[in-house]
Amino acid sequence: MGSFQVMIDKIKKGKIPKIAVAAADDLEVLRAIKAATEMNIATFHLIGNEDNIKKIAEEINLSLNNIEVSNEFDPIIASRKAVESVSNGNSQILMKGLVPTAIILKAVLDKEIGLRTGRILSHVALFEVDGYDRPILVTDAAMNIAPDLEQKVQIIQNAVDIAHSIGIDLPIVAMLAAVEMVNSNMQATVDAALLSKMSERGQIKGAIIEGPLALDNAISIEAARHKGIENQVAGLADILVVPNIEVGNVLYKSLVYFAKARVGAVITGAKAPIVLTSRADSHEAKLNSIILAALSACGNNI
Ligand SMILES: CCCC(=O)SCCNC(=O)CCNC(=O)[C@H](O)C(C)(C)COP(=O)(O)OP(=O)(O)OC[C@H]1O[C@@H](n2cnc3c(N)ncnc32)[C@H](O)[C@@H]1OP(=O)(O)O
Repeated sequence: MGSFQVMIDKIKKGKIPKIAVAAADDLEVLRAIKAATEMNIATFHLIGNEDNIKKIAEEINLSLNNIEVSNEFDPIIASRKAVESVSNGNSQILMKGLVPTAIILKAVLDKEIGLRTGRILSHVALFEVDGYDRPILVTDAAMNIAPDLEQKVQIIQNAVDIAHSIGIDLPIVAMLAAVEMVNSNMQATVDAALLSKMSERGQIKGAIIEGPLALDNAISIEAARHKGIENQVAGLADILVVPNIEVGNVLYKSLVYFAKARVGAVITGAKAPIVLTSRADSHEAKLNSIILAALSACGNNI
C-alpha cells in the first residue's frame, strides 16, 4: 500500500481538520477538495472569487453545502484572510490556491497575522517514485532560497520531524552536492561535510546525515560502490537535502514530469501545516499534500 493511503487511515482516527484555502477558484484545487471531502479527511474554508468557485464546483459536482465560502477577488487579500482563518483558530491548515508562492508566504511571515513560531519554515515534499524501494523526502524546493549552515540545520530538523511522523524512525539524510569530496570552491560540499560531522557528534539528532553526496550516490547503492564510497548509508537516502531552491525546484519537477512520481508537499515549522504545491501541479498532488498536512495537523503518527 502506498504511503499516502496509509496516512488516510491514520487521519480518520483523529479530529478532522479544517483547511483555509487562499484563492480557491481553480479547477485542480477544487478537484482535490472534492476528493478530500469524499474521503472525509478534511473540511474547508474557501476564500476566493465566489462566482468562479460556484461555477467550477457545479462543473465537477462538488456540493458547497458544508463548505464555508468567503468572497474575495484579490489574491493578496485572499491570502491574508486565509492566514487569519488559521491564526484565529477557525482553520487548522492553510492551503495555497491560485496565488504565487511568494505572496502567500509573505502573509504567513507577517508579524501581525502570520504563523511564525521562531523556527525556520521550510518546504518538505514526499515522493513515491516507481523503482525506488522507499518514499523519499526532498527539502527545500520552494521556500528557503539559499540557506546558510544554521538554516540547513533547521531545514533538516523539519524534514526529520516529517519523516518520523510517517514512520521512518531513523531517516538517512543525504546532503546533495555535485561531488562527493569537499571542495572549498563549492559551498554545498563544505556545508554537507560540516552537517555530517555535526550528526556524528550528536549535534543533530534523530537521523543519520551523510554528505557531500551526488544524487546517484545518494539513491543508488551500485553507483556509490562504483565510486568507491564505502559506508552503510550511501545509496539508501530517505531525505535529500538540496543546497538551494533552484536545485530543489528542478529536482521536484523532474521527479513529477520525467519520473511520473506521486508527490505531496507541505511547509512545516509554522503554527500550522501549509499545503503548498505548484499552481501547475495536478489535483492528485494537491490531494496528497492535503493528506500529508492533515496527518501533521492531527498528530497521529504512523
Ligand atoms: C515546488 C513547488 C512549488 C513551487 O514551485 S514554489 C516556487 C518557488 N518559490 C518561491 O518563489 C518562494 C521563494 N521564497 C521567497 O520568495 C522568500 O524567501 C519569501 C518566503 C517570500 C520571504 O521573502 P521576504 O518577505 O522578502 O522575506 P525576508 O527575507 O525579507 O524576511 C522577512 C522576515 O521573514 C523571516 N523569514 C524569511 N524566511 C523565513 C523562513 N523560511 N522561516 C522563518 N522566517 C523567515 C525573516 O527572518 C524576516 O524576519 P524579520 O522581519 O527580520 O523578523
